[in-house]
Formats: sequence, C-alpha cells, structure tokens
Amino acid sequence: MVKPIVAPSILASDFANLACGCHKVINAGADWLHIDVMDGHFVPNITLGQPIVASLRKAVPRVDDNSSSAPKAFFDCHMMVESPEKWVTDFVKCGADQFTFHYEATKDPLALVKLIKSHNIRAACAIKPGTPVDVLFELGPHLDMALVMTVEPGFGGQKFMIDMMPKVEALRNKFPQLDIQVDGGLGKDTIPHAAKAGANVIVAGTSVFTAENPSEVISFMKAEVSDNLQSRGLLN
Ligand SMILES: O=C(CO)[C@@H](O)[C@H](O)COP(=O)(O)O
Ligand SMILES: [Fe+2]
Repeated sequence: MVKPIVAPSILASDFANLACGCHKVINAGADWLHIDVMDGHFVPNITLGQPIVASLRKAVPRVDDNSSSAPKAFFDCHMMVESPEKWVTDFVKCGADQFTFHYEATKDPLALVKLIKSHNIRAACAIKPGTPVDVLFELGPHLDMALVMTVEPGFGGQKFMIDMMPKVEALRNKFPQLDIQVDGGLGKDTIPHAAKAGANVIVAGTSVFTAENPSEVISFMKAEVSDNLQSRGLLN
C-alpha cells in the first residue's frame, strides 16, 4: 500500500556533520535519506560515493537492524551516473536499500531492474524533465518506484517545475499502488502541487535541512500527501 514518505536529500546537509544532521532529520520524522550520487558525466557536478555511504550506514543503521539504538533510515540512492549497471554491486555493499537509475543513462532498463532486484534491494527508475513519461509505462509493473524529476538533475536548491505534474498524475492513474517520487524544489509552498498530482515520496533537501523546525516541515508535507492519497481511496 502506498503511504506518505519524506526523504531529505543529504546534499543540503553540512557534510562535516553529516551523521549528526541525518540523525536530526530522522528524529524530526524523515523516513528515508535521499543520497544524490553524481559522477560529473551524466550531470555537470560531482557529489559523493561509496566511502561516504558506507560510513553513513554505520551511523544510521538499517530499519530492521535491532542491534543498535541509533536513529535508523532507509537509504534511497539516486544515481545520476553514466552506466549505472556498473555501480549496483558496490552500492549494495555500502548499504543502499534502493537503487534509482536514470532511464536516460542505460540501454536496457529492464535488465538493470532485474540486476538490482537480484541483490534483494528495491529498484527505481528516474526521468529527467525532458523525458516523456510514457517511457515508464512498460517498465512500471517491474519497478518499486518511479522518480519524476522536478528540476534538471545536477544541483540542489533549484526551482520546482510545476509543469512536471501531468507526468506524476499520469503515473498515479496508471499505477495506483506504485511509489511515485518527486525530487527538486519541494517544500511547504510546492508540496500541494505534488500531492495533488499523486506523488507519495517527497525528496526535500534545502527545505528540510535549512528549516528552523524540520519536524514541522516534514509533518506538513506528509499531511498534504496523506490527504490526497485518502481522497483517491489509496490510504486506509
Ligand atoms: O537530485 C537532486 C538534484 O539533482 C535532488 O535530490 C536535489 O538535491 C534536491 O534538493 P532540493 O531541491 O530539495 O534542495
Ligand atoms: Fe535526487
């Protein structure tokens, strides 16, 4: 069953205090941590790789790890890289719970989904703003999540593209039970559009990590998503 999920993007955190910042947003109600991996080729920016994810995994255990009392979270890895298939094994090893590749970066999306799932983690596919949504229609039944980018991938802190909402709406109508993520420029002012279109997984970097009261921002966004899912009869 789909449910509201807020995934703060660690790109907006203070990397010198990464674990601390992550604990703070998890304690404020974040369900997932969104980890933006950029290779300087697929997008014009470089961010972080396996060593940082592996270190963060030690500070933020898996949700089902009962051996630790540290704040736990699901690691949602958004792979803005060329040849994403090359990185699946490494990211599984360093602690990814979900591997989101870009449709534009691979020749065989279905084979990549199967490869990801063979490692017992979730598989998701992202589309850039210029990519039509129908490329996901055949792949949809094989996916755990679809990501509709609401900014051009590459940088945090950009303006939300409201004109991406028809893509979200089309996916929600076609796949009522699919996790549908939006990423880029999400905050209290833009969440109503994303929620109305049917998104249920909300990536929010700047708006959560720079908030005075992250818990208020997270609960506001979850409530908007919840109301919409309820009005569609998708939430009990
Ligand atoms: O993938 C990306 C950008 O490429 C995003 O995850 C951003 O990092 C989200 O940041 P905000 O727009 O929420 O600040
Ligand atoms: Fe992202």
